[in-house]
Amino acid sequence: MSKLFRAVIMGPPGSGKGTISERIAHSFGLKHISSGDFVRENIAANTEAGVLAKAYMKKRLLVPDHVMTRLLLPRLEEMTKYSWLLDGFPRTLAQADALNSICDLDVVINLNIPLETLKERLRHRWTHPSSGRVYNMYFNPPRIQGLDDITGEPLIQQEDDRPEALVARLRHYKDIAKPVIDLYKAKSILYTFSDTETDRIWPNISTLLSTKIPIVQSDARCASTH
Ligand SMILES: Nc1nc2c(ncn2[C@@H]2O[C@H](COP(=O)(O)OP(=O)(O)O)[C@@H](O)[C@H]2O)c(=O)[nH]1
Ligand SMILES: Nc1ccn([C@@H]2O[C@H](COP(=O)(O)OP(=O)(O)O)[C@@H](O)[C@H]2O)c(=O)n1
Repeated sequence: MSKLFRAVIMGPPGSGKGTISERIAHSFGLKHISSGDFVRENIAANTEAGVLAKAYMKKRLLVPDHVMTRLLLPRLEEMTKYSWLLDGFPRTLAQADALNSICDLDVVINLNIPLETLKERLRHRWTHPSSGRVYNMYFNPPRIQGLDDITGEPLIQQEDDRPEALVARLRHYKDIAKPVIDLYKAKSILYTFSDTETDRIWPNISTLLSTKIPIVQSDARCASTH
């Protein structure tokens, strides 16, 4: 049986988690689970947890831990046969503890990007709401301005990415991420990458994963639902 790999990518909004996750999924064949996209899908589908999450997102608050874990853990438990990369979860220590109770992580990628860079990127981030695809008007612009490359549907600027919401969001991220980062550092699975450019970070992440993925030993380290 092939070896399974469990990775988390963390970093503040705008740090490039989605962009780098796509490259990792493409190059290493991991399933990419974006917690933000998953929350948005649940909101769109009006699931019980989606309805709860919506109220918080509307107020620009983080979705509470019990709602996030209720959403994400069953999703992960469906994925016991796959290697995966989890993006945007855990965000808090309680979420990290919940994740720890169902699986052992192999690698945590931590993106450490200067505040000014984050602000600049998010000001120019445009999203295709139904797929979660993101563009940046300078870094990776859509082929036709304002329209998604694949579907041709309109792009939007997410409420959260507007400059007024940003600084508080970024500050809040730092406070709650610190104990999560410390936890993974103590477990010796944390790899931090600091730069202003994704294209300079990517070769280092790619090298790290090429050394890690082949040597994972176990078959299925996440608890199974059956
Ligand atoms: N200028 C620039 N923009 C980038 C770079 N890497 C990612 N982006 C853009 O920055 C925004 C945030 O990236 P994203 O992957 O959505 O970050 P996330 O919020 O951590 O998932 C998006 O619009 C990306 O297209 C980079 O190296 N330079
Ligand atoms: N672990 C998580 C992940 C997402 N979320 C919510 O989902 C939103 C979108 O998540 P995201 O990962 O796409 O966006 P960023 O905040 O990273 O840009 C967040 O701003 C939070 O409101 C959360 O509360 N807790």
